[in-house]
Amino acid sequence: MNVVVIGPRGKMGRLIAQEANERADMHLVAGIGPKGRPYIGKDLGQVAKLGEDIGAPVLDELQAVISDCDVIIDFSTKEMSLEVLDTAVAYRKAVVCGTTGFTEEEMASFKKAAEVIPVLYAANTSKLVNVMVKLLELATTAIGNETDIEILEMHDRWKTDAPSGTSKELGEAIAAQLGSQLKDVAVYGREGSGSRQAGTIGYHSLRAGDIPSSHTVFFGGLGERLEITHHSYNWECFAKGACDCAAYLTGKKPGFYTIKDVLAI
Ligand SMILES: NC(=O)C1=CN([C@@H]2O[C@H](COP(=O)(O)OP(=O)(O)OC[C@H]3O[C@@H](n4cnc5c(N)ncnc54)[C@H](O)[C@@H]3O)[C@@H](O)[C@H]2O)C=CC1
Ligand SMILES: O=C(O)C1=N[C@H](C(=O)O)C[C@H](O)C1
Repeated sequence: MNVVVIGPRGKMGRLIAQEANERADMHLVAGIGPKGRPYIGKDLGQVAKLGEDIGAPVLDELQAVISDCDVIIDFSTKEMSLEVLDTAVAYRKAVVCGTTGFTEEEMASFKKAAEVIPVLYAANTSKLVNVMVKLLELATTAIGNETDIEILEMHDRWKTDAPSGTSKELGEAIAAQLGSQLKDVAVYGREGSGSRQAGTIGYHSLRAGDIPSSHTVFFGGLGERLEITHHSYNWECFAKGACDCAAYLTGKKPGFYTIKDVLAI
C-alpha cells in the first residue's frame, strides 16, 4: 500500500511515518508539509526522524504526488484536512483522517466525500479507547438513566480543540445507548454554576504540560460512582491505529468507515 502522510513534522504525522516505515505492507511515497517550511524538498526520513533517508520527498503540494499513492493518512488541522479531502475526491484516493475539532457541517463533507472514495474517520485510533466504548455501552444500559454522566478529558498544552474529538464520540455513544431507552436525551456542556440538569452529559477539558491523552467517564450515583478511564502514556497507540485503519482500506469500495469496522468489536 502506497501511503502519503500529511504533516510529517507534527506530533502524530511523525509517529505515523515511523510506524508506516516499519510495516512490510506499507510504502511511504511522500510527506506533505505547509508551504514555506525549511524542510520542504528534504527526504521524509530526515523530516520525520526515521534515522535514514528513505527516498521519499516532503513536498508542499499534495497534487504533485497523489497519483502515486493508494491512501492518504491525515492528522493535521481541520482546514488542511478539508483541503486534503477535496483533493482526494478529485483524484479518487482513499483517506484516513484522525484530525479533530470539526463542526457537524464539516463532518458532513466527509460523508459526502465517502460517496465517491473510501473515507475512514476516527477521532481516536487507539484500540483500548474503542474497547472503552463497549464498556460505556454496557454501563449506560445498566445505570445510564439513574446516574449523572460527566466526561473529563486531559491533554497537552498544545491541543487546539476542546472538548476532544474522543469526548464527543464517547458522549455520542452514550447518548445513542440512552436514546434506545429514553427519548430526546440532550447532550451538551453546562455553562456557569448551578445545579445539574437531568438528561445531560457534561464535558470538561483540562490542558496541562505534555499529557498525551486521558478520558474518564463518570457515572455519578448517590453514595457511589463508577469511573471508566483510558490513559495513553504517549501517542504511539494512535499512530499504530492510524496505520491499521489505512491497511483496512486496501481494496475497499467508496464508503464511510470508522474504527469500529477495523477492530470489528
Ligand atoms: N484520531 C486520533 O487518534 C488522534 C487525533 N489527533 C488529532 O490529530 C490532529 C493533529 O494533532 P498533532 O499531531 O498533535 O498536531 P501537530 O500540530 O503536532 O501537527 C499538525 C501537523 O499538521 C501540519 N499542517 C498544518 N497545516 C498544514 C498544511 N496546510 N499543509 C501541510 N501540513 C499542514 C503541521 O505542519 C503539523 O506538522 C489534531 O486534530 C489532534 O486532535 C491526535 C492524536 C490522536
Ligand atoms: O490531540 C491529541 O493528542 C489527541 N486528540 C484526539 C482527540 O481529540 O480526542 C485523540 C486523543 O485523545 C489524542
